[in-house]
Amino acid sequence: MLKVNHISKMYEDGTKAITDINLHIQNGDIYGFIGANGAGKSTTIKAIVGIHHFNQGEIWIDGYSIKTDPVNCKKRIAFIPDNPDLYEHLTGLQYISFIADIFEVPLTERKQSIEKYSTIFEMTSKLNNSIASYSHGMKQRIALIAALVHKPALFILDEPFVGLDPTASFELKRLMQEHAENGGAVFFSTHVLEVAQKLCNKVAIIHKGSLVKNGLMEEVAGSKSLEEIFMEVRNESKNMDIIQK
Ligand SMILES: Nc1ncnc2c1ncn2[C@@H]1O[C@H](COP(=O)(O)OP(=O)(O)OP(=O)(O)O)[C@@H](O)[C@H]1O
Repeated sequence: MLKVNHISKMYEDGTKAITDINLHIQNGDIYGFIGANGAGKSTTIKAIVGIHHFNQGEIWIDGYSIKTDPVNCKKRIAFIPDNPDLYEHLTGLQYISFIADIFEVPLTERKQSIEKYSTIFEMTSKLNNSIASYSHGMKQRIALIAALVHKPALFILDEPFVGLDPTASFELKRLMQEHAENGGAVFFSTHVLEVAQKLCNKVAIIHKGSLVKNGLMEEVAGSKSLEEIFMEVRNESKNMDIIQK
């Protein structure tokens, strides 16, 4: 479903953010993407969803290239950024309808989706309030409902659990599992390693812009916790830095 082949990106100021990233997300996968602050998670995700260009490599979504066929790629994706930037002057419902219009979701279908997801995320009674009046978590819920309204095959989420209360987090995890069980795929970054270990069948660890571990959760973590693996990666890197100095 998603193939990331040897991508690298350097920002305009010369920062080499990611180097030679390879990922293969298949139907049924819940793929966790973990790494320290500044490791390159958001840069990779923004390249996948077509927000950032990248200097080398190629990204394929269902066989379409994000470089040459971004519209067909974006039709297949629900992207939830870490800090959704919504149109504050619209109501929640107007915003969701605007996104549904862009994705040409038929009226009956969108009505069903809006009802379903607004109920799940407890936003039904607030849909006609302006986005400016929402809390951070409510804005995230609206961004989720809007992203799910066009029934995309691939969910891509950057730090989805930050700011969500326990009920919304629980529902989101449930939706992710349901989506993967129904043949969709989920790729998400997180710092919540316990959640990643419980939820994901596959995991990639990025460190200083390069993938250092990648594969099935049981192979990457073995009998250890993901936190232990993460700390090992960090300590190995620190030791390498000391040796090189
Ligand atoms: N617009 C930008 N211009 C220049 N450098 C950038 C830009 N955005 C990110 N970077 C740099 O690219 C590297 C990777 O950043 P990125 O945001 O991808 O990390 P991250 O893993 O998502 O971090 P976090 O967990 O803190 O969100 C960092 O060194 C960061 O400073």
